[in-house]
Amino acid sequence: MQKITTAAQMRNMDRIAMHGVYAMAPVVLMENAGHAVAERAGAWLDGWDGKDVVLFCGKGNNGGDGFVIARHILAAGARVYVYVLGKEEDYSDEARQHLHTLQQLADEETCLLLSAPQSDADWQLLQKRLLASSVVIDAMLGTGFHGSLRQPLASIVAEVNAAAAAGAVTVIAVDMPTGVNSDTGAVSNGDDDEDGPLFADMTVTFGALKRGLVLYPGRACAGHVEVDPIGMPGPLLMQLEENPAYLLQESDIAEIVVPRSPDSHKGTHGTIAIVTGSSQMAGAALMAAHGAVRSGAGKVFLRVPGATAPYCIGVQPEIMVRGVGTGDHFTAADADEIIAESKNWSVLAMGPGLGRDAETKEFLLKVLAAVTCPVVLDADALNLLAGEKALIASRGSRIIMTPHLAEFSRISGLSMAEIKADPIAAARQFASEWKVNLVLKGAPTLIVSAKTGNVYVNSTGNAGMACGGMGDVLTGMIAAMIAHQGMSDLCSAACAGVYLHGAAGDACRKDHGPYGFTPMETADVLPQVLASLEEDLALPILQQPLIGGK
Ligand SMILES: NC(=O)C1=CN([C@@H]2O[C@H](COP(=O)(O)OP(=O)(O)OC[C@H]3O[C@@H](n4cnc5c(N)ncnc54)[C@H](OP(=O)(O)O)[C@@H]3O)[C@@H](O)[C@H]2O)[C@@H](O)CC1
Ligand SMILES: Nc1ncnc2c1ncn2[C@@H]1O[C@H](COP(=O)(O)OP(=O)(O)O)[C@@H](O)[C@H]1O
Ligand SMILES: [K+]
Repeated sequence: MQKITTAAQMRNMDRIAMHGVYAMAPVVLMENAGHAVAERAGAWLDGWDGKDVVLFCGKGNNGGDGFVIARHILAAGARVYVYVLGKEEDYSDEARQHLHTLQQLADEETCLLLSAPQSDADWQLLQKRLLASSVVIDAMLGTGFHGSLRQPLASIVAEVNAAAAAGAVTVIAVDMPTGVNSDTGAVSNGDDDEDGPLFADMTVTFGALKRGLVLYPGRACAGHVEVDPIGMPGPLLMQLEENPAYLLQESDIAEIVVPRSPDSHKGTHGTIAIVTGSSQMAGAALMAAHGAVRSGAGKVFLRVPGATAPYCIGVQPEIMVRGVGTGDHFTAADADEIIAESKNWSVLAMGPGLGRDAETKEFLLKVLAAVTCPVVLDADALNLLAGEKALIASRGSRIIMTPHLAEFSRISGLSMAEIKADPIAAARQFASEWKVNLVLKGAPTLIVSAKTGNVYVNSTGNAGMACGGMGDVLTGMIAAMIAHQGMSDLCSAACAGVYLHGAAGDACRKDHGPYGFTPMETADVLPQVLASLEEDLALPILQQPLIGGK
């Protein structure tokens, strides 16, 4: 599982590597970091031989990494212009040491050491060099960036972005793209348009992923990301610091989604009840049920208010639909029937299209106080339950809540700005206070475990999924993951549902184009997504034929 760190956690790791029992020399860590970029970017670019490279080295240790990179790519056959943006005396000892080594290699032919541009002529020369080069390496700022870019960095970044937009250069970022906050993903955004962040094609980051590389808008600046351990001791990289966060990847999901047994039957794969809908929004109920069907649920029951039932019955034959009561929304009088039936259900999902009638809130409170199976709560169920922390917390972590940002803002009482400033902390805090497993939907979606407080950041999905009904499908999928995968750990089910939902959206994007595909189509590709998960990981999800096989 790929760990995601903050700058402070990274600095702590650094400190232990250098000053704790491992006693690694700082100059060695910097050497390893620079070498890792030269190697990984070289492999990605098909080698350095014959390439003209412009390398910008900032005044901190990110710049020190740049001096090491220059030496390695020179040795690999590149010609390099190195802009040294700091003063020699201000560099850290290790950075200065690497600068001294590079100074011995400097010449007019292959390795030019230059200072920050000042005159108009300097800037024109810089522009010319950028357009004549094939690669730019950004070693200006890494985890030390804060605020908005100051000069001359702001103008250099603008020139690099312009050269990249003109198709002239490939841009490689060292540790972080310059102008991206490594803890929040916030980007430099000063008074001027030109104060924006650098957009890289590739980022090689050290030790572990940084939050700013997985959270937007920073994520959009990073391009292809590779993590290099830079020789940090293994136990240090694996060690769990406080408040850990992880990136969810395919291999993590393969450990959760288990192969189906050849002699399984529909009873093995759970009874999923979707209790939701209202006359205005029958479609939401149907989409949630369809998400469950396409995820491999054994049986899917849909219970809707009586007046909504005619719009749902017979629409999809595999969904068993029944109306409850006679109204167009649920009321407390409908609760007993649901509670009685729930004894036979593996999981209950409520919320999509439920409506926000005060009577429906009474229904919800009554049902939640009585049912014993795990519950997935989405959409209007969340809106209705804002303020009901005590009831939810009393359910012993047997609930998954799946709000999008606006719903999360409503239920948590946090403003959008507060959530966006630190979504990981906001999500973790909420899950801890409400004692729930939380799926905070968005780009990217975050999942928080009620038991451990661990945060998982999803890596799949795309903007084509920003359309009504996409979250309804996810509700059904997560419910199905709990039931048909028999996942007693609700957080694992939520992770599997979220990852596969995004992967299905990515498959749709490939098949249909960047947007315009529907939630139902997204659900429909789930079997193929599971098949490719199985192929990529050689998992025996598909059964071997007993006879007639090759
Ligand atoms: N972690 C590891 O394992 C290893 C880490 N290593 C490397 O160290 C890097 C971290 O180094 P770092 O701490 O020196 O910070 P860095 O990013 O160079 O920037 C600091 C400088 O930027 C300046 N500055 C800040 N904001 C600014 C702005 N808006 N506009 C303009 N300037 C601004 C700030 O100036 P100040 O604001 O303080 O005046 C300060 O001078 C890390 O990313 C990695 O590459 C490897 O070498 C070894 C192993
Ligand atoms: N830009 C995006 N990138 C990745 N996933 C996205 C993006 N926009 C939306 N999604 C996903 O689509 C789903 C939308 O859910 P939601 O807003 O609840 O829709 P609805 O309420 O209409 O069903 C979420 O799972 C969300 O993560
Ligand atoms: K950088």
